[in-house]
Amino acid sequence: MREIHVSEIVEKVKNMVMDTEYNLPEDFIKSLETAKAFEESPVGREIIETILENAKVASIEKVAYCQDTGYPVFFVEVGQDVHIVGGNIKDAINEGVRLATREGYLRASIAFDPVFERRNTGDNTPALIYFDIVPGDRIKIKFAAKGGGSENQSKQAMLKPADGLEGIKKFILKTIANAGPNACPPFTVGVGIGGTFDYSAVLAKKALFRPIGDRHPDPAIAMLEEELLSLANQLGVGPLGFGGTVTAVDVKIEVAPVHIASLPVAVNIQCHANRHSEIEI
Ligand SMILES: O=C(O)C[C@H](O)C(=O)O
Repeated sequence: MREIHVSEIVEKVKNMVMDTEYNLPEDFIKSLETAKAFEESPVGREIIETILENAKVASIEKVAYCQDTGYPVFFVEVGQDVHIVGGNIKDAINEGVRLATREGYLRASIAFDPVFERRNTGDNTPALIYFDIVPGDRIKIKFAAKGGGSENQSKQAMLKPADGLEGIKKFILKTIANAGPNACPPFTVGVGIGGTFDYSAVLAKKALFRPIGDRHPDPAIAMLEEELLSLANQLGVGPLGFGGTVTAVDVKIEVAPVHIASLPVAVNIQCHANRHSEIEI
């Protein structure tokens, strides 16, 4: 058993949240630099340059890249040989988020009661945390600051198995097209196919953590990712929806076994504030 004190988790989560809010991931920055060369619209190229400039300023000045500091979403893998001491891991992660929000001057973006008061919790807690138990004595923490605007344009559909591959493609492309300017493109598109109603959406969100340009290990899924990326970029939405050839920088697909009567498909749209990171303790 390896002991990990909650104070270490609090400190590391706090730093991770602030860093992620200030710095877009390197692979995403590179993909935008590459995209600039592919963008045929002069306005589109200018927007990509402005996005890159914004990323640079946020990083140098240590300020949030976007006013929407996002929903704090965590995927946490806990090694079965880890013994957490001094408290519980869920409270520790939330404490890290709370401290990062205050120390990092992050906008409070989470409302406690979704239906009636919509009272702002004031510190971006509670975070949404998915736990997994894995072999080993480490804790891996993945964090995303998931913006509300692009989350609002995400969709899930319970397709019929008879809809098949064509139905899947149609639904994904329609979701990207409808998201259009409202979800702040260039997008990264996470897709979950299979599982249950809820699990397909979790897979779609998980897919967004994969590096830009990385392909699914199954060659058929990898080909589908490439085909959908190319089709998405023929929709004409373009950077920030002003028209152009760069609507998305990548499409990531995750799949899971499925009930014989079902075909769940979820599309999680990620805006250009593509903030996520990963640490290991
Ligand atoms: O919450 C916000 O600031 C706005 C939102 O992310 C948006 O895309 O409009």
